[in-house]
Amino acid sequence: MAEVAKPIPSGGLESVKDGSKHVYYHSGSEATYRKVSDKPTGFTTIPTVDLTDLDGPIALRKKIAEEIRDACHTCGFFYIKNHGIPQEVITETFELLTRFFALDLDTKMDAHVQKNPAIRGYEPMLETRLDPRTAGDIKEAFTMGDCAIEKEQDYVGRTGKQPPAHITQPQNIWPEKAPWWREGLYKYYHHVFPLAMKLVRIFALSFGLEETAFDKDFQFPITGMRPLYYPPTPVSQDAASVGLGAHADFSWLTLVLQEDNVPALEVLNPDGLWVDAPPQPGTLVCNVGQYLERQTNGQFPATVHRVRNRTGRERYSLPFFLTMDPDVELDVLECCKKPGETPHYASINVGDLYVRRVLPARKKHPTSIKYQDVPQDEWSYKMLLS
Ligand SMILES: O=C(O)CCC(=O)C(=O)O
Ligand SMILES: [Fe+2]
Repeated sequence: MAEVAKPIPSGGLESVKDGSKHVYYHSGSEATYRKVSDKPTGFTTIPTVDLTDLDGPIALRKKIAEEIRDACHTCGFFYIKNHGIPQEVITETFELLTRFFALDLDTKMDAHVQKNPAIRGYEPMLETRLDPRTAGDIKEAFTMGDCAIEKEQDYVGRTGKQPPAHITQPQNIWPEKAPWWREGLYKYYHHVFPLAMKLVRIFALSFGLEETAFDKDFQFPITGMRPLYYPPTPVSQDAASVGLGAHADFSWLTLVLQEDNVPALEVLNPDGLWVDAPPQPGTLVCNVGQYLERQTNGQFPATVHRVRNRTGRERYSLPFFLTMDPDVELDVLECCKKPGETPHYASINVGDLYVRRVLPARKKHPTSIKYQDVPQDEWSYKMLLS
């Protein structure tokens, strides 16, 4: 069940701190370091979970839940196979991504992220810089996500009510000259979203709860889908150049579709060593995000990862980020606390925490500029909605 992966050197992105080697990464909005251990004991491979019985009898679903729990405990990452997304949809999706990123810059910039208050849209090369010691992330991206007024998301059908007034602003932005982009992305969205929601129920089972225990927190959840394009970065180039700097995901759960044959994703183990997470045909990669880490009192780590494309080939990937409803108050699960233990994380509003992570990473965005004089503890989710 384990996949072949070996710890690899940090590739020039480690720092010396207090006389020993540390790996740098971005977690929350602060720089964080992890000591590189000289006696490694952490995971060196990423496990695979078979979802064949995802819709099967409860006993088999509980078995999947156990495997996922083990993977989340030890690694925070796992591959899923037999996930049910048809291969032709995956093939078409990568054709779509290739066609979109090959468009001329003006067509893509029509949907520039700076034009959208919710910080969605197109990000050209080097727009983000997750690791400040690099020149910027060597990738292009496009973000779309939950939007109550886009017909494809069927707010009324899913929730049984009309959207409240505060979420009736457009939250996505689409390039005018490429209508096929929205259409194509929604095709994949309609497969990956239900899959992620089935996994929410499996996670409830993994905590020994009723499988519907989390349903109330995922009525119309925050979602993000983020097609990515990483050009090859020459191996000879500065070792510190990255496609995406080291980070932990700001989601509850992430599902990443990677194109076959272009390995570039690397996962940081507890010893400060990078473990390859290459594409495995027929799989998606799932990883724990910071909301799930909080909810489990840290028992499921939001494992740090980065992307370096040294293959000489172009790389496309498609993460799908699932978080809860923005109005949920998130607490540590009772079952993840030892008797008498104080939780490591305070109760927090899901949407407010989201803004506190998204805005500091985009200081030049008009929404950040608009609220720059408001103290962070007064930031709220509605700042993204106007
Ligand atoms: O491109 C990938 O494989 C991973 C992307 C990623 O980690 C992210 O967007 O958070
Ligand atoms: Fe990530």
